[in-house]
Amino acid sequence: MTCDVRARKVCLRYGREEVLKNLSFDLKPGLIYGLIGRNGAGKTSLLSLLASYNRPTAGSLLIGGEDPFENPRVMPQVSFVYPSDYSEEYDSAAGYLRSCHRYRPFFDLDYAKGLAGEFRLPLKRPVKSLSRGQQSALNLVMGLASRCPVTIFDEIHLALDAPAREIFYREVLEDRERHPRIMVISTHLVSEMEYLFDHVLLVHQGELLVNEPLEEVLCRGWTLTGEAGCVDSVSRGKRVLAERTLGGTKEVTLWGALEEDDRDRARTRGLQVGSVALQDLLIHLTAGEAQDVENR
Ligand SMILES: Nc1ncnc2c1ncn2[C@@H]1O[C@H](COP(=O)(O)OP(=O)(O)OP(=O)(O)O)[C@@H](O)[C@H]1O
Repeated sequence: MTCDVRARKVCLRYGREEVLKNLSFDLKPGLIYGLIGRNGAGKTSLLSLLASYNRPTAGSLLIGGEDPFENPRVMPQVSFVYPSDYSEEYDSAAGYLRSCHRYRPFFDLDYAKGLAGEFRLPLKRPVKSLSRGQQSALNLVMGLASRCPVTIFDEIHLALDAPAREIFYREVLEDRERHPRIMVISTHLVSEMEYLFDHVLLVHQGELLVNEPLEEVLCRGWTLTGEAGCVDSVSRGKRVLAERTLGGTKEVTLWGALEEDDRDRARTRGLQVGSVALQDLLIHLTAGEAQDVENR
């Protein structure tokens, strides 16, 4: 089956709290999706729907054209790795990978062993006795080697040291080339991981604020710096995400297409046009009054 994902007006409620509100998006095979948002935004809740841990309370979510919930055809196509509690896992890391191989249809055990070597995982030791970072690396190995058409990593890299994260990033890109599939990576390490993403999904307070290719997101955020009056005149009517003033100089961060006309006007007024990193856009787009979840 072709495992594209189609979500339309998806909502999820936990009791009285609506944590996902009318989310619509598509996920296409071969692309890497960066799922970003602040703490409590709804990222894991969204991923739990893709992984069939939950079912939307409204709207429709289809994987390969089918409802994934408790669907034996779809569930093996999805791998969801997240920080797990291994305190009761007495099996060795090698044994654990062998069980993954037995139960997961696309699992590549040789690739898993090679990766485990790269992460310097002590495969003979019980999983419960591995360090937190080693357990994270084991999760990454499982996710990558699962070769599932929909592979989801939920903040799995958190306890990893920098060299191990580099291995993960390299493997995500290389293995996507070898085995094109949907990869969804939820992360707070936005600056570090931005270059991996083809497409960005930004969730804020249960809503999808951004659903665009990375290049387009980055083009929509720009800064204008220079004499305050000139900055105000060029930015008038545009959405200003942030501003700061130092003496007579002002910098504004804007959200919206940068037209050729804007560039000309900035140039003639001696203003500098700059780019904005994805992490800064996340900060600005999600700034504002914190809302009590009960009042969302
Ligand atoms: N099982 C649950 N029962 C009730 N509320 C829940 C449950 N799981 C999550 N929530 C609430 O749903 C909202 C979204 O949580 P979620 O874990 O999806 O956020 P997140 O974006 O993954 O956050 P973080 O970046 O902190 O991991 C939060 O307000 C959280 O308190």
